[in-house]
Amino acid sequence: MTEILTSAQMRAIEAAAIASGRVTGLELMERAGQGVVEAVFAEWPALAAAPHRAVVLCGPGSNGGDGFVVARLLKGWGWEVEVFLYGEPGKLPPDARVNYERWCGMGAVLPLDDERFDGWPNAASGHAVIVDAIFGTGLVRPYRAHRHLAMTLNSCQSLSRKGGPSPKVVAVDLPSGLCSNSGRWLGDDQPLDFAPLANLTVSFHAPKLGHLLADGPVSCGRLVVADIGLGQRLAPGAEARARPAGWAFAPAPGGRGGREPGLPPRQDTVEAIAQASVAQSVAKAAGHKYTHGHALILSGAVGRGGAARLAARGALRIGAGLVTVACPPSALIENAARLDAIMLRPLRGESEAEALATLLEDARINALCLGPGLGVERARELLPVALAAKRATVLDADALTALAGDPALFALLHASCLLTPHAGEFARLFPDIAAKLAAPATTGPAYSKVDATREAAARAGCTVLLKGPDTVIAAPSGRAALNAAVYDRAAPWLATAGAGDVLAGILTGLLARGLEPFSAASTAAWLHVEAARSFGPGLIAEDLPEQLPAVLRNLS
Ligand SMILES: NC(=O)C1=CN([C@@H]2O[C@H](COP(=O)(O)OP(=O)(O)OC[C@H]3O[C@@H](n4cnc5c(N)ncnc54)[C@H](O)[C@@H]3O)[C@@H](O)[C@H]2O)[C@@H](O)CC1
Ligand SMILES: Nc1ncnc2c1ncn2[C@@H]1O[C@H](COP(=O)(O)OP(=O)(O)O)[C@@H](O)[C@H]1O
Ligand SMILES: [K+]
Repeated sequence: MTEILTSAQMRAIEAAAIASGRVTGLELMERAGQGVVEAVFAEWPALAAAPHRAVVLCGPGSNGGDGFVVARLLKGWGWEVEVFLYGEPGKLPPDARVNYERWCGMGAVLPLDDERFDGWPNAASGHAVIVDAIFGTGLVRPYRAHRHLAMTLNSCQSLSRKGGPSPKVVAVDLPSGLCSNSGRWLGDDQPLDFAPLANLTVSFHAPKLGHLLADGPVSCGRLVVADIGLGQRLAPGAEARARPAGWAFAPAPGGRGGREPGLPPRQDTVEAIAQASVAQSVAKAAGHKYTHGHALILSGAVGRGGAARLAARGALRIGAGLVTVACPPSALIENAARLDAIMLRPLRGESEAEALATLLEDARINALCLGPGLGVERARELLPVALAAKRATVLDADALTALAGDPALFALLHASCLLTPHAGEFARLFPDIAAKLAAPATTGPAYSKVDATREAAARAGCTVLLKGPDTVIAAPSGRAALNAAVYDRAAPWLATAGAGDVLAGILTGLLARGLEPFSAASTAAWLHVEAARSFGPGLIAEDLPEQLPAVLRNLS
């Protein structure tokens, strides 16, 4: 399990390491600069083969200090380096100041002002690399030169896209202006139109939330996390293969395990979901089918049963001992024609709600799924019975819409529920929270998808999984996890109709097998993306459950 850090956590870890006497701030800055240069050479080996030209843009804080180190090291490789400073040398923090002065012994530092940017794409075209070391994790508000920088860097990139000279933009820690906690651009502008996008971002010690959330991935280009000797970020037992693909980690540092002093308590940490923990969750011990739980999926009316059947297939493939689809009597034949290993129960009686109550007298049914294809009206009718049964319960799609319009229903949610909204459903359920997340980010650290999901989980009193390429899972306790399908782990073909229904099914299957909601959500989100990646482009929702065995085989 990797922990993904906020800027405050990173500062606390750095401060604790320095206070312990293990390392100085200056050493950390030197390693950060070395990490950037090594990452550049690893990314573009031709740049290591012969000296080139670079521009290094330094800012007023330690990010700028890293930039001065990069400039010095590149100069040491024989490069021709131009250095600009956004800010006043006299106000640089001490370590950055030392590196500024070291650089001043080797070359000039020009002021980086707005005029300087005019006509820059041409001036920069002879450069192999532009290093963006203006702001990192310390950004607290939009900065004045942001738009100029964005236009400059992005026109360099469009030059390269047109086959012209291609300076590579390398962001130190973060593209300047990106909020390290939320992955959002600080400012009122339409963010990505005025974002200084990078080809490569080199961060330090551990990924920050902003690299993985929202606009982070598209802004960072590729992400490399360099080791600067602050200690191991992987929990004991999670070996190298637990590193999520797509995050290029530097070789593991010396001391393994343990929580560094200064690391905040669990409810402030965000975990990246890792293969090792998933493997543990899905391993099946000996037993008979009832040992592995009985999942009940409520299906829609005639012609609307596909979503529930997809969910049922997901639940079965992930190892629930038994899976039953309960449907209106009129939909029995349709479902019978499509289901074999999955059992079928018509909801016959005075009302479907009563029939469901009778069915739930069977205590072996230990997990429910309501929502996919259910219809909002039927969801409203069935939810009170389903929630009163206090089983582990996945609420998706139409069940979420039903909940959104009805505070009395919302009040019935209990700790064994799991809400799985996409962004639209989330906005219906938690309009005020969604509005906070949608408001322009004007101060850093900005309100993030993690903050929003945590707030929603606390209000609902149950686990919430907020979908997307950056799926966030939060429990009412504040515990949070992030399943990022970004960088080399991107699976855009997962955005296909019915994919969410399969996810709901996988979740229900894992709940039936006894996982508590947070673990079920973390495990299911990871498996869902792995199944999509394992299948590849062309994926349709039906393929997802069928791909699970291949994913599970690779875990063992
Ligand atoms: N924390 C750590 O362990 C390490 C940090 N390092 C570097 O240090 C960086 C963080 O350094 P800092 O905390 O100095 O932060 P930054 O270098 O990101 O800059 C923050 C400085 O700019 C000011 N500022 C913030 N927003 C501004 C705005 N809109 N306009 C003008 N000034 C603004 C702040 O008050 C602060 O003085 C990291 O991103 C990383 O590059 C590395 O040296 C490696 C170790
Ligand atoms: N670009 C993307 N990359 C990775 N996963 C995605 C992407 N877009 C959507 N997903 C995932 O696909 C699923 C879609 O679910 P949902 O929106 O409920 O669709 P549906 O209702 O059609 O099944 C979610 O699990 C979501 O996280
Ligand atoms: K930067």
